[in-house]
Amino acid sequence: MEIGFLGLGIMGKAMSMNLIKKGFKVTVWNRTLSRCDELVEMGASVGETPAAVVKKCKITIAMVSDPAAALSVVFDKDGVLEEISSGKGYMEMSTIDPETSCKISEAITSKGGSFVEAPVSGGYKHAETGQLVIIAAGDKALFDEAILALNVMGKKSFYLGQVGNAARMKLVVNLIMGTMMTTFSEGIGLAERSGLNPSDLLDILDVGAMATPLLKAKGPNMIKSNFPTAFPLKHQQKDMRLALALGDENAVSTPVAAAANEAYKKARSMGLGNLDFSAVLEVVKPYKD
Ligand SMILES: NC(=O)C1=CN([C@@H]2O[C@H](COP(=O)(O)OP(=O)(O)OC[C@H]3O[C@@H](n4cnc5c(N)ncnc54)[C@H](OP(=O)(O)O)[C@@H]3O)[C@@H](O)[C@H]2O)C=CC1
Ligand SMILES: O=CCCC(=O)O
Repeated sequence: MEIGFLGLGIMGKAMSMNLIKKGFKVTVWNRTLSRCDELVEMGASVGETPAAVVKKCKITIAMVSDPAAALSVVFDKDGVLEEISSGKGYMEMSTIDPETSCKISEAITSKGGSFVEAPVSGGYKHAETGQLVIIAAGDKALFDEAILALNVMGKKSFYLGQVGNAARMKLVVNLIMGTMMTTFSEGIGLAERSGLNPSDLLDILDVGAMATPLLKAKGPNMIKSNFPTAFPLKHQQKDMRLALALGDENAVSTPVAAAANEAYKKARSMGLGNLDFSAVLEVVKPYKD
């Protein structure tokens, strides 16, 4: 089956490379077209526009930065809507809000296409090795049709029913992750400031009830003030913003997440948005006198 892939950022590049390695025929598009070159060397074809990709492929996946990008790829000139039709499927894997996902779903289905939202947990290393956690909702027949590709990209796929459910679940997951990262940062800062070795803190956490792959992966770099970008901080702040809006709509009090969001906003204002989201440490940790 030929798969279309729109968006070759950190995640899209790793996911589409993995599909190619596992034998899928893949046609790619990226707004900055030169980013397709590496994929072409691996055997991908290029579509000049999102519409051209959809015309060629039975199923097209999008993995772009945020709601504005997701809408642009679908609704703008030469976008997905120009070629989507009966028998074709569209899978939105970007992390976006449920309203945007529903808007895209309605537009796709009004032209006869089928739609699944399928945001993911896990970073580019999980994407490279097919170890993502896929949170899906929408057209069950498309989900089933795409299961071979989903099984290549992820170690487990959850199907949550109607469109919006997966987008909401992903925001809840990232609200928790974003808040955890600010708490880790406060702990690292406090350990340092009070004369402890932060490396000892990581070792102690790692063998106790708070052990987490997140801190195991990020902690050693954090305590050296290294923040190599895996999940850009600007995207984590986008997810906090969208998750807090979900809390507003549902009248759920989220003061801890709201405080964490302030830290990510501050980090963005300090020019840290393109670093890994663990760079929130730079905002949260107390400074030396
Ligand atoms: N990085 C991670 O660990 C994870 C990220 N995610 C989510 O996956 C999505 C992609 O993340 P990631 O790959 O890290 O992001 P990147 O910032 O690395 O890539 C963003 C991609 O979106 C494209 N893009 C941005 N704006 C537009 C636009 N207006 N029109 C068309 N394309 C656009 C970029 O194109 P161009 O190259 O031209 O700029 C690029 O391909 C996000 O929603 C993120 O929240 C989910 C799980 C993990
Ligand atoms: O949305 C990003 C998730 C990043 C991760 O799970 O490591």
